[in-house]
Amino acid sequence: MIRKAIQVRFTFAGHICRPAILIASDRGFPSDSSSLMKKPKKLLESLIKPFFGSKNEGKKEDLEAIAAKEQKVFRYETLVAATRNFNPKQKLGEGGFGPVFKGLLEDGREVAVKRLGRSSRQGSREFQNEAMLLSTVQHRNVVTLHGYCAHADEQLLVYEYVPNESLDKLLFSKEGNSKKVELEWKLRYQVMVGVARGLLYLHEDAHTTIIHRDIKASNILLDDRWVPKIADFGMARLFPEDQTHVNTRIAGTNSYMAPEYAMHGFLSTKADVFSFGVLVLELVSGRKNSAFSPLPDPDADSLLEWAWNLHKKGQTLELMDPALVPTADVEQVAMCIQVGLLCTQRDPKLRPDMKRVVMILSRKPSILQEPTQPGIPRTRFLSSHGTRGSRTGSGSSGGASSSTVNSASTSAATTSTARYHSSYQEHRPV
Ligand SMILES: Nc1ncnc2c1ncn2[C@@H]1O[C@H](COP(=O)(O)OP(=O)(O)OP(=O)(O)O)[C@@H](O)[C@H]1O
Repeated sequence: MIRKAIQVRFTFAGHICRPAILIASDRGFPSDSSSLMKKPKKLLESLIKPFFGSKNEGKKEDLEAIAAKEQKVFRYETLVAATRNFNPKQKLGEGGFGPVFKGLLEDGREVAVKRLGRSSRQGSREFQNEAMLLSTVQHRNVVTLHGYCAHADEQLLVYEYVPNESLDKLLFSKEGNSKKVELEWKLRYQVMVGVARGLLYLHEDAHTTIIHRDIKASNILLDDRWVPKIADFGMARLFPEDQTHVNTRIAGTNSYMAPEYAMHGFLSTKADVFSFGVLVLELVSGRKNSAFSPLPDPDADSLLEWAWNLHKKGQTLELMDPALVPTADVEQVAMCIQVGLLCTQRDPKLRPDMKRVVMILSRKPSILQEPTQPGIPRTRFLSSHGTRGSRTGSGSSGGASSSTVNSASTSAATTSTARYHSSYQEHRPV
């Protein structure tokens, strides 16, 4: 029998608590409703007891205690010991949110500890709620968030450690690098399918819709069997939109960003679909979708434009990374290019959702609909130091003219989000 986990949520003292998971039949409730009612009633009583039961009358167990029971809360000392006092030698790298350290827990688990910047204005309670919610996200293609720690003004996230490098380091490494050669076609295809499944889970199957907002090669980690894991999935939820820190990140030139998001702040799951499409084209071509990566086509400013130009000429296979020639299944490659172009269409309504993408990728190459023009955001940017950059394009295609996304325009974006919402009713804005 197919079984499905159903979360039972309790609202307690204004917080969503998730003390238990019920298992129920996927095909509806059993016909014997009396047995159905008896058991859950007992179960419900035992769950509610800690809050309202006679023994605990008046004693209010708070969120930390519940979370600690679920073993999602890490003591600061535990993380200090695991990372040898955040020893620089343990540092795996540093992202926009702060440094990441490799750690070893007493039980032998290897973890990656992300130390979030101290500038956060987000309340600790809010952070804990979010972190607890996110630590219930579980999928083979999403990095597991084991838990979190809030200590003084520090906020730390504890992830499963993913031993292989991030995809960008393999995919965009210098020619002749043996690791790049290892990324043969089957593997790249496996990465695409895995990322698509992970995204579908975040969009549709997690307890709440999670829009990643930052799908890119450096946020795809590979495990020891090259299974792709989407990382950083919780950042969008953990930092409020008006956070300066996040704005700095949004402001950076992001060649993965859907034009409607980059220009107007309109965010929907289709923004992730767009980024996924860029990632697919990068996997096929072994090239970055960046204005700074030289392309064989002088008329193209970006990988997206090059792919579109080739598509118009019926020559999309020219996009394929020469390193793939010995291993590629050309029919599959052509299909993936088409998927990449469909996902990056300028109009978010025309982009397929991740369910459709997974379906397309899981079956034999077949005839797909014709993609329309891709959306190419011409984004000026603010660097992390707040200086204005100048990545502007000629604006020949894509239909998106230059825009600056900074804290001011982010609040303007909130207004335009409402406008966009009315014209793109089928999307789920956050
Ligand atoms: N769970 C993990 N397991 C192993 N390494 C990790 C893990 N999470 C992050 N890293 C490594 O830590 C480094 C920093 O990661 P982080 O996600 O903070 O930033 P980023 O993705 O490189 O950049 P940005 O913050 O701009 O997205 C990266 O080199 C990444 O490979």
